[in-house]
Amino acid sequence: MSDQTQSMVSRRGFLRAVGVSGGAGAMLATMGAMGLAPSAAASVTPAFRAPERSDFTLTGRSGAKVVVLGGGIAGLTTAYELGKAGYDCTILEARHRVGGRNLTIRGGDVETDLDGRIQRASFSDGVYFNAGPGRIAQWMVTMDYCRELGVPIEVFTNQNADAWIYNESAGMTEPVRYRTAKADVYGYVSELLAKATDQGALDSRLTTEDRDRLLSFLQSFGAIGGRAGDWAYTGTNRRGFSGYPGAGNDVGSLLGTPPPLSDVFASNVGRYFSFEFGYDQAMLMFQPVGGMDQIPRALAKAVGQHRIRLNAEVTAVTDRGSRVEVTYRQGGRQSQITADYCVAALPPHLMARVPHNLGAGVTAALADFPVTASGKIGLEYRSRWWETDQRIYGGITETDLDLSHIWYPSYGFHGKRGLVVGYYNTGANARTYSGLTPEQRSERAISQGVKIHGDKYRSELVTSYSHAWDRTRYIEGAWTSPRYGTPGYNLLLQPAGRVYFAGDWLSHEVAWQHGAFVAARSAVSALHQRVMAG
Ligand SMILES: Cc1cc2nc3c(=O)[nH]c(=O)nc-3n(C[C@H](O)[C@H](O)[C@H](O)COP(=O)(O)OP(=O)(O)OC[C@H]3O[C@@H](n4cnc5c(N)ncnc54)[C@H](O)[C@@H]3O)c2cc1C
Ligand SMILES: NC(=O)CC[C@H](N)C(=O)O
Repeated sequence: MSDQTQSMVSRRGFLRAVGVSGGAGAMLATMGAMGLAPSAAASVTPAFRAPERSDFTLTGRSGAKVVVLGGGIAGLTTAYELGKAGYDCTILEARHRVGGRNLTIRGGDVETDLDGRIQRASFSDGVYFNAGPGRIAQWMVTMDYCRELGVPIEVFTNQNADAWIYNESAGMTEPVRYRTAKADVYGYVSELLAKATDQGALDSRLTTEDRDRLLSFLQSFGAIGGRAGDWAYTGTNRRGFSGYPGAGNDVGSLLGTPPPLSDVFASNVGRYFSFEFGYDQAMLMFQPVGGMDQIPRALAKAVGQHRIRLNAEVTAVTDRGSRVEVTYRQGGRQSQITADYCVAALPPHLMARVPHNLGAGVTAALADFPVTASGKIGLEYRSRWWETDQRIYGGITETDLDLSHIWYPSYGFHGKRGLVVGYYNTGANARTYSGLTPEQRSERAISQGVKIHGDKYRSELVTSYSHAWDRTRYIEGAWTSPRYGTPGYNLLLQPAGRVYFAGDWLSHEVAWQHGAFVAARSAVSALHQRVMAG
C-alpha cells in the first residue's frame, strides 16, 4: 500500500467516523489529492453537517388560558405554538393590524405617526413595500415557519455585481459598479501581497510551499500578472465592458483601465465588500412571495382571528398570584381579561411604561434596552429603468450618502412598474429623515438618488411612502441593543410571577424575525414545562 493510499484510507475512516459520506467524502478526498493536509480537511468537516429541520412542537396538551400582549412575530408565534398544544390564547394588539415591525405597505394603507402625520399609500396593484423586514437567511427558523405555514418564498437578491457603489465624500463624481470596484480592489491587494510575499517579507510566517500556494491563489484571486510581470494588476475583464462581446469578431469594449492604486484605495469602495461575508447576509437570501407580511397573516390565520383583539392597547398588568389580570383600552372603552398566564411580547421600552406589579427590578430591566432608529422609503416608478437602462435586476447600491442603501426589487422583473427602496438608514441618518415631512423625505431621497441614477430617478417617479420606525406608535424604534449577560437581561429571561417575556430583544438575533421566533419558543417552552409539572 502506497503512502498516498494509506492516507486516503485513514482519511475515509475519519470521514465515516464523523458521519460524512458520498459527495462530501469524495470532495475531501479530492482535497487530499490537491495536497491539502489532513488537518485542513478535518477543519472543514463540520460544514458538511446535514442541515437540520427546525420544526417545533410542545409535548403534552393543556387547556390553560394565556393572554398574549402584542401581535408581532413573537406574540403571534406564542399563540400559534401554545394553540397547537391546546392552550386557550387571546392576543391583545394595539395597532390596527398584526405583524408589528413586520409591515408591508400596499396601495390604500393608511398610517398615522406619533407626530400626527398621516400617509395614505397610493401604490399600484401588485406593488408592495416591505417597510420593516425584507430578507431571510437560509438557516433562519423563519424559513421553517414559511414552510410550515405554507408561505411561498422566492430569492431575495442581497448582492448584485451590477449594482452601484457611490462614495461622495471620497470625491467620487460617478458611481462605480460593484464588479469593477471588486476587480480593482482585489487586483491591487493581490498585487501588494504577492510582491511582499515574493520579496520574502512573510518568510517568517510561510514555508516555501505556503508561499508558492499563496502566490498561486493571489494570481487567480486578483487576476494579476505572474512573477515575470512583477505580479502587477493591470486590469481584467472582471471589471466589465462598456460594450459586451458580440457575434463574429466582436470582442467587446473593455471598461477602460483601472485607476491608479492610490485612487482606488482613496475611493474607499472596499468598505462594502465584507457585508456579503456575514453569516446573516450572505446569499442566498429569501423573501415571501407577495410581501413579508404573508408571514404574520399566515400566523394570524392559524391562530384564528377570533383570538386576536386589534386596536386593543394594554394599559396595565397585574399578577394576582393564582391568575393574571390585563387591562386594555379598545374603542374608547376599558376592558379586562383574566388568564392563567401572560406572555408579554411588546417592545421592552414600551412594556416598561405599562403599569404593573411585577417589581421595580422588572421595570428597570425593561427600560435598559438602548433603541436604534431606522427608516425606509418606497419609491414607485412607472417604468423599471434600472432594469432596462442600467441592467440592474435586484440587489443593493451602497453609498455614503445619508440614504445609505438603495434596494432594487427582487420581484416583478420586466414588469411595467416597480418599487425601489430609496433609502434604508439607521441612527442619525434615520433621525434626519424621520424629522422631515413625508414630502420632504421624498424630495431629499430623490435629490440624492439622481446623483447615482440620473434624471429618471425623478422623472419616472409615480408615488412614495416613507416609514420612520422611531416615530411609529406602539413600536418607537427599529430594534434594541440588549445588554447580554447583565442581571437585568437575565431577569427577563425568567418569568415574573405568571408573566413571561418574549421578543427579538430576548435573543442573540435582534433585528431579525428569527430572534422573535426563537424567543417565543423559549417562553412557551418554559411556560408549558411549568404547566405540565403543575
Ligand atoms: C427597518 C427594519 C428592517 C428589518 N429587517 C429585517 C429583515 O430583513 N429580516 C428579518 O427577519 N427581520 C428584520 N427586521 C426585524 C424584525 O422586524 C423583528 O425582529 C421582528 O419583527 C420583531 O418581532 P417582535 O414580535 O419581537 O416585536 P414587534 O414586531 O415590535 O411586536 C410588538 C407588538 O406589540 C404591539 N404593542 C406595543 N405596545 C402595545 C400595547 N400597549 N398593547 C398592545 N400591543 C402593543 C406592537 O404594535 C407590535 O405589534 C427588521 C426590522 C426593521 C424595523
Ligand atoms: N443592521 C442590522 O442589524 C440588520 C437589520 C436587518 N436585519 C436587515 O437585514 O436589514
